[in-house]
Amino acid sequence: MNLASTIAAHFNDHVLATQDSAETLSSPLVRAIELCFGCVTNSGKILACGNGGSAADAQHFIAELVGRFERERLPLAGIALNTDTSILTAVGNDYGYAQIFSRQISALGQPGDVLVAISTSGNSENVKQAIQAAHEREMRVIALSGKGGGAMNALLSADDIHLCVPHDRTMRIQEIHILLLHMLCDGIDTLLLGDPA
Ligand SMILES: O=C(CO)[C@@H](O)[C@H](O)[C@H](O)[C@H](O)COP(=O)(O)O
Ligand SMILES: [Zn+2]
Repeated sequence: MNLASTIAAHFNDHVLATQDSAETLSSPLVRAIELCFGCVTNSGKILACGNGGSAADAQHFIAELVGRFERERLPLAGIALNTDTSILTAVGNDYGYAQIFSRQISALGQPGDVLVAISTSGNSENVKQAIQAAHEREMRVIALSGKGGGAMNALLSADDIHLCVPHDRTMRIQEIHILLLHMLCDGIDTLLLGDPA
């Protein structure tokens, strides 16, 4: 066992994953920032969902919209769909785990709202059904995935934005996802407030 070499390999792989993501995801990330900015400045709201670590990412992102990111600004409208344990247990129990997000989107989603759908595999059934429910509500989708995008590829429309991290390892994909979400917050703030001083 050599912990030092394992740690060195993690740092190195993280840097490579970041470099590869910068090449493939910078352009779609600009479009995602513009989509979110247009949404929240036209009375829309951003809904976000994911499982496990991606649930944490979804609520982390939404907290920075409703609260603030780095600079003082007005609160922005967003809801994390993985946070209300009464809804999650009721819908999970009565309708099934696959519907825990889609049911909330059917209840809350309006045309012009945006869904941020997070799944490292692109294959989580509840996230897939969330994308379908968002389309039924005339919402556009920003999908964060990895591992080639999985089943999400077939579900996303030409109007959606797919940020698929070019990596196969869940932990690495999640590390890039939180970087992307922070850059989304930073980009929205830049469009709202101008470049930072
Ligand atoms: O955070 C981790 C692994 O780093 C786990 O909790 C992970 O998020 C869970 O296994 C999820 O259920 C994976 O779902 P997905 O990313 O494939 O949609
Ligand atoms: Zn994790």
